[in-house]
Amino acid sequence: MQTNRKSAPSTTPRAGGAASQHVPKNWPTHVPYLRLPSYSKALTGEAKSVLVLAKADLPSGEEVRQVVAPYSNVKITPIRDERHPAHGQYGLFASQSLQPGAFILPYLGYVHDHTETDDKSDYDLSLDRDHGLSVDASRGGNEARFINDYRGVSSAPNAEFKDTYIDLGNGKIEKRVGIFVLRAGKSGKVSKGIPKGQEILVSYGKGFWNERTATQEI
Ligand SMILES: C[S@@+](CC[C@H](N)C(=O)[O-])C[C@H]1O[C@@H](n2cnc3c(N)ncnc32)[C@H](O)[C@@H]1O
Repeated sequence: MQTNRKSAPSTTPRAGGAASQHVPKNWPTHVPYLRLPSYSKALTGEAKSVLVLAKADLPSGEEVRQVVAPYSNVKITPIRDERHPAHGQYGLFASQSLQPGAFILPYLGYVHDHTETDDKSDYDLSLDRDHGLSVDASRGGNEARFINDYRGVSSAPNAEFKDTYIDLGNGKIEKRVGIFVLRAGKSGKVSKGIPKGQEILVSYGKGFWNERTATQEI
């Protein structure tokens, strides 16, 4: 993880994309499933204004996305292969073929600033560096919280974290961290995308693993 970076089903997708009140298969019962980010009450109005914008203020080159949760393009799957370093945990797998560059899903969790950073969280991801904002999915999130790091699993990641803008309706959009299929590998070679059934793997960044090694050595 880049730490520095039920009621009646409704058929109408809403801002955060609630097509139904279903939770995805294998969702843990002790973790709330989120369809929208959960904002800290301690966040300032300025911080919120960085994240929720008028559609007219969409940065150039960006597109506005519609989302519907739960996400039918991914599957939370128990890792049963003993050679996998996250054996006994879960991972997120493609439930359909995903094209190079495709948006997969947003990363949802508790949106907070540096004053509320939980240094022990394995699910905290930078959302806006300039304003010190992060999103922590340890106590609530969506399918994206199950994405593992590629190290020890594959030779390279097949997906990446990038900013994205979600349509909230009423002329508003929201900046979130999105997970996208990599377009090209480090060598510049164009990616083949992610075939159905393959694990979605990102790079958490060296900082994540260095911090964990340092903690274990104390
Ligand atoms: C964001 S969670 C990923 C989902 C996690 N596997 C689960 O079931 O909740 C991050 C944690 O997953 C595990 N993990 C992810 N990628 C790993 C890897 N390549 N090697 C070892 N552990 C990994 C580590 O325990 C890490 O702290």
